[in-house]
Amino acid sequence: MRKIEHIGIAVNDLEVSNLVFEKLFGAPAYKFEEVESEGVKTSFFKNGPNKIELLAATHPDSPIAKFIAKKGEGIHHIAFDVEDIVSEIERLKKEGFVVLNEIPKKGADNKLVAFLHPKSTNGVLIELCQEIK
Ligand SMILES: C[C@@H](C(=O)O)C(=O)SCCNC(=O)CCNC(=O)[C@H](O)C(C)(C)COP(=O)(O)OP(=O)(O)OC[C@H]1O[C@@H](n2cnc3c(N)ncnc32)[C@H](O)[C@@H]1OP(=O)(O)O
Ligand SMILES: [Co+2]
Repeated sequence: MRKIEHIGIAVNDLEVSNLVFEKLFGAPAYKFEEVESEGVKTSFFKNGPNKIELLAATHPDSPIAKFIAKKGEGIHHIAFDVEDIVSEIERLKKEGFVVLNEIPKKGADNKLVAFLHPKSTNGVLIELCQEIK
């Protein structure tokens, strides 16, 4: 695992939160993307070298809808940049982490992604991200 790739924040209404984060960073989102397989609409903000992903649910079964129903809006996951997601999944499985999808799937922003169950990571949902070259 290299650096933090992004921090994901679950929001109720993407348009409303886009305005909040636009004010916070003094610049609008640079990218919008719907990821149908995850049931999310996303927007991305840059803050210096860091990246924030806002996520809103597109249907009631979306992980974001479930998260907000239980915990309310807030930080949903931390994503780490990895060089080789397949070998990183293997390594983390051997270390006893619960990998939610052993086959990497297509995420937003041209990435292959995999998630670790928060029950195996002290309550923090971790996303692994490998850039698709
Ligand atoms: C597009 C993309 C990208 O960046 O490219 C994305 O980020 S997509 C981001 C959206 N996609 C994902 O999140 C995909 C991976 N997530 C999942 O598969 C799911 O959301 C799970 C993490 C397995 C949770 O699902 P669900 O709540 O149905 O399962 P579960 O019954 O096993 O949940 C067990 C416990 O996990 C807690 N829990 C749920 N979501 C959590 C989260 N984000 N952070 C910390 N804890 C969390 C629940 O409150 C519950 O705690 P208690 O038992 O203590 O009550
Ligand atoms: Co993410």
